[in-house]
Parts: sequence; structure tokens; C-alpha cells
Amino acid sequence: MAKPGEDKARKGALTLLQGVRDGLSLSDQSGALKALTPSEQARAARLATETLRHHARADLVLANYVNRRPAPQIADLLRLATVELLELGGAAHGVVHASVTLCRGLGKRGNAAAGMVNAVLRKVSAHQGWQDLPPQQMPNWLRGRVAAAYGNKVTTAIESAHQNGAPLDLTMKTAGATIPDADLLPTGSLRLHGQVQVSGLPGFDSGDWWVQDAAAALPVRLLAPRPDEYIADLCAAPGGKTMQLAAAGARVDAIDISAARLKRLAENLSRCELSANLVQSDALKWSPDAQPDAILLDAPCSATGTIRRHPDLPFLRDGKGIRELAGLQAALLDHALGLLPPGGRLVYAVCSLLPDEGEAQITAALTRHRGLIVTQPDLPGIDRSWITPEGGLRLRPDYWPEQGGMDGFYMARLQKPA
Ligand SMILES: C[S@@+](CC[C@H](N)C(=O)[O-])C[C@H]1O[C@@H](n2cnc3c(N)ncnc32)[C@H](O)[C@@H]1O
Repeated sequence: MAKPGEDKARKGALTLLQGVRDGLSLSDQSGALKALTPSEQARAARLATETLRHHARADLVLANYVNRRPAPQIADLLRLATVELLELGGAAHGVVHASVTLCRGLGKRGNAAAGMVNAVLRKVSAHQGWQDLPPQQMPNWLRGRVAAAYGNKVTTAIESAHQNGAPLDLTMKTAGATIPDADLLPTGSLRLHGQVQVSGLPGFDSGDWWVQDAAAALPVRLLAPRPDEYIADLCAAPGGKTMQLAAAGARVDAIDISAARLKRLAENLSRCELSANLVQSDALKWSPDAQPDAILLDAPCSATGTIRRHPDLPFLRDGKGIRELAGLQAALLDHALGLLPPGGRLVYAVCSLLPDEGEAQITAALTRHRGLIVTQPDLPGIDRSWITPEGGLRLRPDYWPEQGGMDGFYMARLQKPA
């Protein structure tokens, strides 16, 4: 029996996949499915996300049954159906029937391919061995760098973590508070497993928490803000870390170059009834009237630590621009250190797997700034093996495999000489 909502969601997923092929991220496409209900939009996003997460494995299965390379839109449809059948447990008859109908709706080319789609998907639905296929590899430009940094075994473990996706982590506004069904992680974040509708969770309307990966919550814990301290958050939007700083009672200047992202930060602060002084500026040109007690520099980066939650990223990037990003990170670090008073502290953070954006930035900053020291992380829940030779904290998606992993991150706490 065809379910109209499911059919709309499948069609929506194909629209999103086409968008990714055209160079748009899934989050850039939030307006593309306006005609769908919120639950159809959520289903479409899930289908597209899972298809990207299992793209290469779906192609491996399909290669057994497809003779000629199909047009890109038909290939997306076949991958989507393969993932529904073999990963998401979709009922064979329903998925095959709906996919053939959808294919017929794709114009002349779709009509011509409908018979092939029907025959291929019937075979896919009986395919054995999906679970044994290796996890989807990162693209070569990234895989090579990750393997050079951590070795082949860890690279495969990171790819498995990417395939598993990410649970939903929350940071509570009040330390120690909790919500039903959430696990308390060793570092203090709460974790929820399975499909969760964020706006339906207790405490959403009252702003008791915000969504933030457990790894992303650690830079502010490392900075250890105190009530009434004046803290500059130099790359602040959409504001998960600004909210941690504000919730700790700090007076926060939240600077970001993007007006659109600052708007989201303002909405997030408002929902949680927290406040910060928002400033739209290039952080490299910003200087405050008074010296901040501390600075958070959550620098723009390749975001390669977030592939678990953003499986579109490997399809959108080609590795160009990392050198420019590293140059910007170094310039931001130098500028930020110049704003600090003697003895002031700074946490540098990036959601990147690449040492060029993390460890190497701090090693180079230590040679450029005489007397600068790295103070070692001493946070609850941190494994000592995560601390790097220069004294930073390297987090990887393959850590905490039993609890559901964490984003890749690097952070270091610097102190200016007194
Ligand atoms: C990693 S994100 C920050 C995430 C944020 N700290 C949080 O916890 O939600 C990096 C941010 O840096 C901003 N950005 C990039 N270049 C910048 C610059 N030159 N000055 C200020 N902000 C910049 C981007 O707009 C983006 O919002």
C-alpha cells in the first residue's frame, strides 16, 4: 500500500541528493522542501543523509545487478532504495513499487528506466552480505592525510564511526540537570540514542539545554569561565559555546563575520534566556575597549571532524583551501593573543581531523610567541592518551565506540606569560 507521506519524503530526498551533486550542503537546502510537512521533511533529510552515508556500499551492491551506468538521478534513486532495503529495513514490495513509480515520474528518461529499476531492486532486496561490506571510505584527499596522521587501522575505525552516524548530545544550562532517557557521559554532556525529535524533548521550549556534540562542549570546559569574567568568543556563531560561556555567568562578546549565522545565535540565546553582546565583524579587525580576561577561538576549519553528522561534506569538498584556512587560523591566533593581557588565557579549537589545523597550529604559535605556554587539559572523562605531545587534546570519532563516538576535535589552552 503506497503511503503518500513516504512517497513525498522519497521525492524530497532525491531533491536533496541532486542538490548535493550541485554543490549544496544538506543544511543549505532547508528551504528546498517547503511544500512538505515537517515530518515529511525530516524523513526526506534522514533518507538523503543515510544514502550519502552508505553511498559507496550501495554502489558496490548495485554493481552486481546494473549493466550500464544509469543517469545520475536514476543512480540516486537506486542508491536510495538500496539503503532503504538493506540498511533501514524497508519492506521489499513497498520500496520497489514506490521507487518504480517515482522513477516513472522522472520524465522520459525515468519512464525508459522503470523496467530496469524494478528488475534491479528486486534483486537488491534479496542481496546477502550488506553488513559485511567495509565502511565507506573518506575521499582520497582526506583519507591520505588522516592515514598519515593516525595510521590505516585508525582511519578505518574513523570510517566505521562515520558510518554509524551520531547520537544526539545535549549541554544542560544548569550543570548536573538531566532529562528522562538520557545517558550522562563521562565529560558531563547528556546523550540520547535513536531517532529523536529535538523540539519534542522536555525542556526545549523552556530552553533548559541546547544540542551540542560532547566533543564540542569541551573547549569551554577547558577555558573554565568564571562568573563575571569578560570573555571574547571570536568565532561565535551559531553559538553552542557562547551559550556555555553565558550560562557560566561570564560577560561575553560574541563576534562572528556572518550576519546570517549571528541571527541564529541570537535566536538560540533567546530560546535559552541567555545573553551576550553580539558583534558582526571580522575577528582580525576587532579589538575591544578593555582587555578580555580570556578568549575562545573556535576557528573556521575544514570541519572534517563532523562527517558523522554531515555525511554530505566529503561530497562537497576537494581539499583545496586547507592551506588558506590554516593561514587564517594562524592569523586569528596571533591577533587573539595580541588582545589578551599578560597571564590571560585562550582556548584554540577546531572541529577538524587534520593536524595542520590543530597540533601544528599550536606548535607553530609556540615558536612565534615567546613565553607562551600550553596548560595541560585536566577535565573529567578525558583519557590521558588523548593528550598530545604539545599539550593539546586530540579527540577522534572512533573514541567512545561503545557509547556512540564523538566528533573529531582539537583544542589547546594557552596562557600568555605574566
Ligand atoms: C567553527 S564555527 C564556530 C562555531 C561556534 N563557536 C559554536 O560553538 O557554535 C566558525 C565560525 O567562524 C566564523 N568566521 C569565519 N571567519 C571569521 C572571521 N574572520 N572573523 C570572525 N568570524 C569568522 C564563521 O562565520 C563561523 O560561524
